[in-house]
Amino acid sequence: MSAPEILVHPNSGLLAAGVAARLITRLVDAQARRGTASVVLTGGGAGLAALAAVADSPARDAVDWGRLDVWWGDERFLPSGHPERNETGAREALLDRVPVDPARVHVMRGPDGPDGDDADAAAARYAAELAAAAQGAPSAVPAFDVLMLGVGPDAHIASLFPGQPTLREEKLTAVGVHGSPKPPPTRISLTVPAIRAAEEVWVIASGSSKAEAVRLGLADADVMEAPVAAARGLRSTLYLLDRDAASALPPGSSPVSSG
Ligand SMILES: O=C1O[C@H](COP(=O)(O)O)[C@@H](O)[C@H](O)[C@H]1O
Repeated sequence: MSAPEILVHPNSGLLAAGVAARLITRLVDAQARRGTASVVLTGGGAGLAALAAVADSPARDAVDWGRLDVWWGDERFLPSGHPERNETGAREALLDRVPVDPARVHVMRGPDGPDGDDADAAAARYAAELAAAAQGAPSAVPAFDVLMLGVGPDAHIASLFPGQPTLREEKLTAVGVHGSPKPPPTRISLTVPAIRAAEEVWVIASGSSKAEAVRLGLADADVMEAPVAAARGLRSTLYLLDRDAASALPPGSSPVSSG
């Protein structure tokens, strides 16, 4: 697992622009090397702002959007088109504005999907889709080029919340989440092993309400108390922050500042 690197941007707008530029570059590099690329999206304010910044960037046309696989780290278990679904936010911010291949946009289905209101079955369906794309990889998930994560003030990532048993899941790659402390109570989430199978994991945080969660993640806190501490990529782990989110870094941190 990689040790986190910390990049601090002057404000939330420049954080979004910086993440967008980095994402475009990463996807273009992957496509140049392999012909294809994959990204795992997050919900939340900073993640969606970054997607909107990608859509607004003239450099977005450097990405071959038809050769990109899009996945999600978590989804709120709500019907398609619901404004609170992470999918809806990502479509509005980016996916409806670029020529993605609909067959390569891998959504976590909601209660209007084939499994009805059985979130565990919908999660199992997603795990099967991941396994099919993994082409025999032992992790049973594809080697995602970039996996983006927001973080909550309570230090949750994806839909893995402090104290919940889903954090201890070692075999499954996607799980149903029940009793989420943040609405809606039912969700689907990638698990820690699935997250940690990504080449690069990016924790994106903006605002002072996230500073303590960022501190815990970087201080290697107990994952049951601070799920963000589990966010590590195989090759690289980036904490992409604005100044407010970086206002309580642990002693000894070596942030790189832009702007
Ligand atoms: O519920 C969720 O929250 C987090 C963070 O959201 P934010 O608005 O506090 O930035 C997000 O990462 C996650 O994907 C989402 O489902």
